[in-house]
Amino acid sequence: MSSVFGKPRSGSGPQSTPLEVNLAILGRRGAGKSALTVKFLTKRFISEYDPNLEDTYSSEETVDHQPVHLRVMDTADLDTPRNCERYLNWAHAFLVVYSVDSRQSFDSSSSYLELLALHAKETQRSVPALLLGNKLDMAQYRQVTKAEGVALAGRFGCLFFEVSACLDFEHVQHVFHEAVREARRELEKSPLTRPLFISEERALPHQAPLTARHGLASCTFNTLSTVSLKEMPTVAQAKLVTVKSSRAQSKRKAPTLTLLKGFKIF
Ligand SMILES: Nc1nc2c(ncn2[C@@H]2O[C@H](COP(=O)(O)OP(=O)(O)OP(=O)(O)O)[C@@H](O)[C@H]2O)c(=O)[nH]1
Repeated sequence: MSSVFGKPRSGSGPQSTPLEVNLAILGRRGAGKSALTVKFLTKRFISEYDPNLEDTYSSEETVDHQPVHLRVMDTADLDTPRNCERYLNWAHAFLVVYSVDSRQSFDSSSSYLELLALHAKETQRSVPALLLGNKLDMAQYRQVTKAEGVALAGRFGCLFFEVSACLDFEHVQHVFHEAVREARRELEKSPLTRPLFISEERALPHQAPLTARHGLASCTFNTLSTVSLKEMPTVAQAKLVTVKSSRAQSKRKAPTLTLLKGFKIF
């Protein structure tokens, strides 16, 4: 007998299939979604990204001594949620990110949490969310207090952390692993629930328009019972790319430089 995620389970040896967890990172432009994703995947802080790039990365993790195949979708929604179904019906957990030095990003994170709550109500499918106040290193320019973050998270029943993509890796890793734990708890409750892909978009009589009141006017979603469903297509394999670059070599004195597709490393 071996232990799977803290629970004794028979018949699962070292070759047991890793748990698959899809994690979507949501938040206003500039909140630090890409920086946190890159920090988690590479232990490095990279200061510039293509803001319009949205991609999904995969990483083999060990959480509580158990293997997890983690996919991370670093979303790029611009200023308000758009075409949300691509992540609403895919993710097992969400990281909703704001920046502690931006009131606007905090307000957006509230809209995202409302969106998730509405979706959970519509679909009767509870997906955990964690609220992250990023850029803790910029605390001297705070526009959002920690108490406000705690209160917002409390309103939506989610975990709350303040982090920084440019400070210690362990803290960022801890937050991502907490998201895996939350997802795992939900999956254990309803193991048959799998992320679904909505193959067809059409107007439905009871389609839930997310109103401008919530700042979500551009985002609608369909209830799962009324559209034809397919399994989510396989996400592209790991996007970690190893490149040889003479400039990188001379700058970093390393034979190779590992970087994430789409991210710029200077
Ligand atoms: N000081 C500080 N800067 C950060 C931190 N995280 C991100 N940044 C900076 O904030 C800016 C925006 O970060 P991104 O990671 O691109 O933010 P994003 O949420 O992915 O934004 P989009 O790509 O536009 O959707 C960049 O200049 C980052 O270098 C942090 O923890 N501390």
